[in-house]
Amino acid sequence: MSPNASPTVSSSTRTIRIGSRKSQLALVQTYWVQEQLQKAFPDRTFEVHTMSTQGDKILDVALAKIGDKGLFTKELEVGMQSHEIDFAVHSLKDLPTNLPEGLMLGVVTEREDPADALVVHEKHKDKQIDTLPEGAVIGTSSLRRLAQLRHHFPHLTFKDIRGNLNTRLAKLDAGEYDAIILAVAGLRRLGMGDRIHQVLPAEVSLHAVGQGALGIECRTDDTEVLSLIQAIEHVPTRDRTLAERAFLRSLEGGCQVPIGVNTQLDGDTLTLTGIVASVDGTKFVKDTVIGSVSTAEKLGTELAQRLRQQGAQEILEEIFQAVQRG
Ligand SMILES: NCc1[nH]cc(CCC(=O)O)c1CC(=O)O
Repeated sequence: MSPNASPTVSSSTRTIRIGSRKSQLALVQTYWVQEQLQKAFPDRTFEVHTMSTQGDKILDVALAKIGDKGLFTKELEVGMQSHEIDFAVHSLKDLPTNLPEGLMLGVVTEREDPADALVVHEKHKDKQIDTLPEGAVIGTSSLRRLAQLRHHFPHLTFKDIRGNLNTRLAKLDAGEYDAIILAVAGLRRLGMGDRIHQVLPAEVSLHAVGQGALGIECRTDDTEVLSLIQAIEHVPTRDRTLAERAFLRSLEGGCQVPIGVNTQLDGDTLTLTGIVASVDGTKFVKDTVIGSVSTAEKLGTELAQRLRQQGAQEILEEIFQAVQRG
């Protein structure tokens, strides 16, 4: 955490209102942000205001079918525009790559392990993703996880799963699934890291853009908030996720799509790997770009262009049309 952004004494010390979803994970993340800011600026007041988003209300429809732009962010954004709240804490992977007029991604915090995790039913406790039996039922509602796992393990069966983390784990334990896939970050942040049976390697599952990091969204013209939140910025995570988001922004067709990434930062050198896959896992394009971290966003755009040349555009158009048909 950089100790820049010293608390400049301003004439008014307004209370800063932080917006959050009400889910358990969102609250853990938001209270963490509040605590860090309170430590950095002990004389300021930071209040948490919770709001329900569309994504919290629609629990019975497969996410892929909703056409997911801003499902978990819209109400918070309206809250910022009406000054009900001053900034919002999001799981960065739920934050669209294009934000509404007047709002921006202020800072990105330090990332947890961005990988996906395999959580198994007790009866498979001696198994790994590559040794689960033929026909084993895997719970996931993410097209990205589905497409990649189908590609690598066509003998497994996949079934949609919704609900919060506790609900999903309960469905697994009740025997509705043989295993489920969840983000390592979410499980760890909720103190359920012990349920992680296997951290899936990048060869098996490239993670979602921004996975494991928090994104703070705020008003573009709120210089005071922008200077306060600098205290929780993590520059290496920011640079990695800038590249990832530029990659996604450049490819995105307006719906939830099977796009995965991995980034490595070695000194000044950023390595960005990405895949675009068809939902059935049969079409699969993957490539890597390497360059200076100072050109992070350009690397993301370049990777998108390369994948498009290898057929990513056709894959994405097919998915978009299928979603439109319902
Ligand atoms: N799409 C829901 C969501 N948004 C953020 C996380 C986990 C935390 C993170 O990835 O930062 C999850 C759950 C999951 O994918 O298992």
